Amino acid sequence: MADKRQSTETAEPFTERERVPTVVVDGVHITYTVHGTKGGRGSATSALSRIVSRRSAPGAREVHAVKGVSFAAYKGEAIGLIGSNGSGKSTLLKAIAGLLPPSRGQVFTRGQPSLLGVNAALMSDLTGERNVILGGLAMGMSREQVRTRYDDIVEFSGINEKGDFISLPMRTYSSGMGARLRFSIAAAKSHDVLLIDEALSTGDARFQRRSQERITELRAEAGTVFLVSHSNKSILETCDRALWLESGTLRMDGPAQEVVAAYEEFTGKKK
Ligand SMILES: Nc1ncnc2c1ncn2[C@@H]1O[C@H](COP(=O)(O)OP(=O)(O)OP(=O)(O)O)[C@@H](O)[C@H]1O
Repeated sequence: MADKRQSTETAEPFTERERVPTVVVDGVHITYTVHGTKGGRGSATSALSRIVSRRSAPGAREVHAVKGVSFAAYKGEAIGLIGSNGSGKSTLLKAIAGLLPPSRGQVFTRGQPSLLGVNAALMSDLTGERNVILGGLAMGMSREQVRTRYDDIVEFSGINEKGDFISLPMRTYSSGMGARLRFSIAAAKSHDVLLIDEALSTGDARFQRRSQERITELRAEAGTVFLVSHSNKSILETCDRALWLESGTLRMDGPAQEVVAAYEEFTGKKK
């Protein structure tokens, strides 16, 4: 005979969120090698002989940006990455996106992660219109999908609110307008894993509110969202979990409210 607890579970089998891991970061270290930290660049022949003999360049210095970070992220989570300047947040995000190979450890992802940075590569000489199409295709949308979502993307970005800017080259946009268009292109698609670097800190208050709403929708569409931000308010409004990095190590991982509170105590001021 089934006990009470079991029968409750079978009556509502789908109410509890399935814990499907989307990103597993396992003991990841990331080291940058910075060349030319001493003297000039040296001659071409000396560089060639270094390559042949596999010696490193004189003055090459290592920057150990991420030091042994491990965590697992699950479907439906929105995770904030917080920490002081240079603590390794952007580096970790790039590693999850597959853009930087870990020097040690491994990153596993389910599906294709998309990194949405304020520096995402759009072509400044092309019009906003062409960039929407190319950006959509680059994210893996079909031509048909780009065509059907084009108007929504432009409307979401608000680029055309003060005139027909979408038919002008992107180099004529303000940095906020460019960031809004990048966010709108990336947010037009549901992502398995969406990585956002400071995107919410650009754009005006109205656009920030709209992008937060879109992130909430993307979460509902069952992806996982990572958000790097220096705005603790954005983290609290958008994320349910936070990772606090300091000097490349993971100092705390837990509910966003608790982690942000500890970080605020550490920094000694509210942001
Ligand atoms: N391309 C690079 N080459 C060499 N060192 C780098 C490079 N990018 C970042 N670093 C170094 O790696 C460390 C972590 O940088 P990262 O940009 O990941 O920090 P962050 O937490 O995102 O900082 P911020 O909050 O200032 O954006 C820093 O010491 C930085 O100097």
